[in-house]
Amino acid sequence: MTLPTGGAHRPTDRGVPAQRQPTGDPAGCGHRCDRATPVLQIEGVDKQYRRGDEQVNVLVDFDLTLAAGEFVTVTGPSGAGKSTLLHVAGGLDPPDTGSVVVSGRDLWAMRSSSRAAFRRRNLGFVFQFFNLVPMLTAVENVSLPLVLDGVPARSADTRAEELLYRVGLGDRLRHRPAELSGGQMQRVAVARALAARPSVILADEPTGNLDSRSSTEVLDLLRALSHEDGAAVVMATHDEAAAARYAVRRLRLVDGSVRAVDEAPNLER
Ligand SMILES: Nc1ncnc2c1ncn2[C@@H]1O[C@H](COP(=O)(O)OP(=O)(O)OP(=O)(O)O)[C@@H](O)[C@H]1O
Repeated sequence: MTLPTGGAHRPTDRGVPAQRQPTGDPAGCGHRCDRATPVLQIEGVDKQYRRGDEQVNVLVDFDLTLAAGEFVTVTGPSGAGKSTLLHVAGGLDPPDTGSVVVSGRDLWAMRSSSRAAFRRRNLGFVFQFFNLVPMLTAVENVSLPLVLDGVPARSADTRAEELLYRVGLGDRLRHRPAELSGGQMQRVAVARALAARPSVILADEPTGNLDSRSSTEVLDLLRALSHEDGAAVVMATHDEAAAARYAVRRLRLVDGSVRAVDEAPNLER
């Protein structure tokens, strides 16, 4: 796929982690996918919530291993636990038992301050409602995780601009979220998720608030950019057609357990 650049000038980035090298494709699941190199290992995770007197078992003995470069979708009925899974995997909500290992580090064995820093460097998030900071420009929104991580402002801005060109928003660098369409806001969010070159991107209904054209644009970009930067993606979605189109592996979650796994590597991807 040829990525839109939004203009002839594409800045280079300095002062941010170097781009990951291709890891080969022994499993035929994408040109940067290497199943011998797990980037996310979820093992034996249980997660319960209390609702009044009732105990809701959301995740039950849940396991998932994700390789570098894989694009996995999680579908399932409302309330099946898709968001909960992403929150536990992303270090946002603790499991009751089990472990979540990202790039070799056990997320839930870390102190919370270490986990927050680790998350900024190793995990990217894309949410249904974009979660951009309203008073910041597109560049500032994308560079924010880098600046919070101590990257010098100029390097962070250069990386943010490079990403915004790659998602086709080179002419919207100084626009604030309210001056962008939904699809453009989600492209900013995709750029932000990739800013620190994370090993894993967690996307929770990233197209749930977009029309079909914008959905396709955003998912094409998410797939292409994550492949280019060597990141694996877990995407929760209600959109079965998108899951069929983009996933290397499709998980269907029912009552907290994976009920079906469809592995259909598309060699074009
Ligand atoms: N903070 C919470 N406190 C109590 N119960 C919760 C909490 N978060 C989620 N739940 C419950 O856990 C279950 C799974 O919710 P979750 O949001 O993970 O499902 P989902 O598959 O993402 O649903 P949807 O497709 O509607 O977004 C639901 O029954 C929900 O009510």
